Amino acid sequence: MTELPGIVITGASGRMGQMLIKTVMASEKCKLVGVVEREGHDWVGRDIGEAMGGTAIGVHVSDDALEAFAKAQAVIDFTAPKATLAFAALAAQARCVHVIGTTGMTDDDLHELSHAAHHATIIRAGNMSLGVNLLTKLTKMVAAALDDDYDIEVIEAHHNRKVDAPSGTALMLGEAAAEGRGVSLNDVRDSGRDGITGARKKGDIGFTAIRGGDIIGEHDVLFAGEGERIILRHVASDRSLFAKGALKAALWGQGKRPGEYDMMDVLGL
Ligand SMILES: NC(=O)C1=CN([C@@H]2O[C@H](COP(=O)(O)OP(=O)(O)OC[C@H]3O[C@@H](n4cnc5c(N)ncnc54)[C@H](OP(=O)(O)O)[C@@H]3O)[C@@H](O)[C@H]2O)C=CC1
Ligand SMILES: O=C(O)C1=N[C@H](C(=O)O)C[C@H](O)C1
Repeated sequence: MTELPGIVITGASGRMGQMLIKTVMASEKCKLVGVVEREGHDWVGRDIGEAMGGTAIGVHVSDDALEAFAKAQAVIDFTAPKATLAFAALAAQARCVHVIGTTGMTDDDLHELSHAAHHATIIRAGNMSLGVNLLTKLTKMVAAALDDDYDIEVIEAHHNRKVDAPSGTALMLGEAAAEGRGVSLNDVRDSGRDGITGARKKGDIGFTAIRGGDIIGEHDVLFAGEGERIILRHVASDRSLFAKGALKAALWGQGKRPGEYDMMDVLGL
């Protein structure tokens, strides 16, 4: 019988960390072989099942990421940019697939990540759901079909604990709109209007970030023209959506050559 791929989850106590652990434990296609938290976290050393308020499952929280990665075929990582860069180097060393859901990475961070991808299979996306990846394709199509008489605005809403803005998803959608228009997002991006901003610049792609309560993740792409508006919308109502997508990516990545991939590759879109 072939061994099931072993998965490690980083940021074990986080909102996504816990959702990923539950998703991996419920899957018949892989097994949970490790969970990682940062040094000094009070979950380190505890059984993860008990730490999450359930029964023991025989997997203990470790603060030694390399040791955990060495036993795994894939690492699923939804943490923070600094942590993800450190994990990328360790995943490359351990030769395991690195699935990255972390958002808020700068251009310099992404450049550093591309070095790790010389030796490792990295699958990264600002949103791991099928729906958002489809919406990204649609956004590109609509932007390509319309000229800049249609103003493009990306509006996103998330819970009050989110630390980055615009969201990774909003940036994916903005990139897709810019690509559809044949421009670079960096040249037309307009985030954070405040005060006397002057009239809207034709061709800009605007971003608005709403933060409040327990909103899981909502994204609209608005194409506003004279006499009509087209709105493409995705609403996430359960975080398991992202975890299932990430697990699909981890399994898809098995045996793939080192390099950078995204969810479009995984989903064949
Ligand atoms: N791509 C996608 O589909 C999705 C992406 N995300 C992204 O995933 C990330 C995590 O989101 P969420 O779970 O809500 O956030 P949480 O704050 O709930 O969890 C983050 C986890 O990462 C750990 N962490 C943070 N910094 C470090 C570090 N330097 N070293 C080690 N561990 C660290 C935290 O540990 P500690 O508590 O000790 O700080 C915590 O366990 C965000 O970037 C979010 O945008 C979220 C949902 C979907
Ligand atoms: O932080 C979150 O919660 C989410 N982050 C991702 C993003 O930045 O787009 C994906 C999802 O919307 C939830």
